[in-house]
Amino acid sequence: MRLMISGGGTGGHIYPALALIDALKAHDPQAEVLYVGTHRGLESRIVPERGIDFKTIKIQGFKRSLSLQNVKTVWLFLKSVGTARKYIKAFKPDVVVGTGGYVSGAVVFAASQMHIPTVIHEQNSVVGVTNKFLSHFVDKIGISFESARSQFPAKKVVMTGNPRAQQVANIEKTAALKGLGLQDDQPTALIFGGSRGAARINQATVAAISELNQRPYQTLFVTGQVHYDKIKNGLGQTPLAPNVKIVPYIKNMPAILPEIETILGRAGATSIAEITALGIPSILVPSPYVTNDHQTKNAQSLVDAGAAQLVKEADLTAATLLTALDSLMLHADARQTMAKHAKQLGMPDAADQLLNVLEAAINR
Ligand SMILES: CC(=O)N[C@H]1[C@@H](OP(=O)(O)OP(=O)(O)OC[C@H]2O[C@@H](n3ccc(=O)[nH]c3=O)[C@H](O)[C@@H]2O)O[C@H](CO)[C@@H](O)[C@@H]1O
Repeated sequence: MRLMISGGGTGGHIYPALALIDALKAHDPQAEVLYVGTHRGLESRIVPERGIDFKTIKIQGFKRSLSLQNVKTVWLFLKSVGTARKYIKAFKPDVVVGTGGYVSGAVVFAASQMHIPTVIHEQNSVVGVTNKFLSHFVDKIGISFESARSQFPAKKVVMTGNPRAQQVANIEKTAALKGLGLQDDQPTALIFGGSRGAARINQATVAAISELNQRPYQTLFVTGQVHYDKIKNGLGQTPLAPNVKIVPYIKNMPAILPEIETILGRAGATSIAEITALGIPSILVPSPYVTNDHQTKNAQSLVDAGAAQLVKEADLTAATLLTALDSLMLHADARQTMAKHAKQLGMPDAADQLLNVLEAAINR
């Protein structure tokens, strides 16, 4: 298969694309893949590092209010559709897949206009702007939450789950925590605010550090690349005990996750797919800054199933963070129950399901 794939901006759109590529290569080692992203998004760092062919397009998002910037946005969109057409002509894909973010809008739209089979994947319970637009043009749509179905043309939709779930579900423990300077036989909590870090979660964690230093469990605190220096400087003279580790970013999250007992983090859709695929107890702090408050809806679907706790960002302080973490990290039985409920929601064959959808689009 010749797969052209595009998804950009944040990890939540990029990692599902990479997981789909992994699954495709496992089934078809001869498969050829071209990834199209922007030069500014996280993808420009992550994708080439994996040895995947990567090309870029210049694009920007729409402002919600009327503005001159929007004229520039439309102009850039039309120009980027032109660039995408050139890439498509040269690469000759059998199928073009979009996993969200503005860049995938231009690439998948161009492919549909050229009558190439097209598929989009939606990770969220509330459909993103780009996928909503593309849904009118594509052949098939893979979704990860049932609640997304009614927001798309019904005939095109297939419940696949999020391909990243399959990638994390199939990794053996490798003592990866040891590689980060932690013990591999201690219960460990992972704190991170999505792929880019979250200021409020970082603040609360910093304020809780001296308590975390004394807990009978380990804490791995991932700040997000752009926040790291500020946090390190802010901590000043506060000592870090050996059971607390602070890092800017985790490159190989699938290796770390099987060694984690509890996650405290955002409720991004791809994080949730990982949490449920592995059955990891979690405390979710939905970002209030996303479209239609979709992270709260993502999180609520787990809470309703007894698979997670929800703490509103406005209520997150050092004290509430510690109470929530302790309620799971100091109580193995509570963790076990939550883990069981989380795993029941998991879709560990999601990448294969999405590959079937690609085949169906090719054979339309
Ligand atoms: C602020 C924002 O717009 N957030 C959106 C974005 O979140 P965001 O990009 O944060 O996406 P998710 O939480 O869904 O996924 C984050 C991904 O990054 C990985 N990771 C994270 C930290 C790290 O150090 N290393 C690492 O590999 C996680 O394992 C996961 O695979 O896309 C999601 C999926 O469309 C949406 O649901 C979120 O609402």
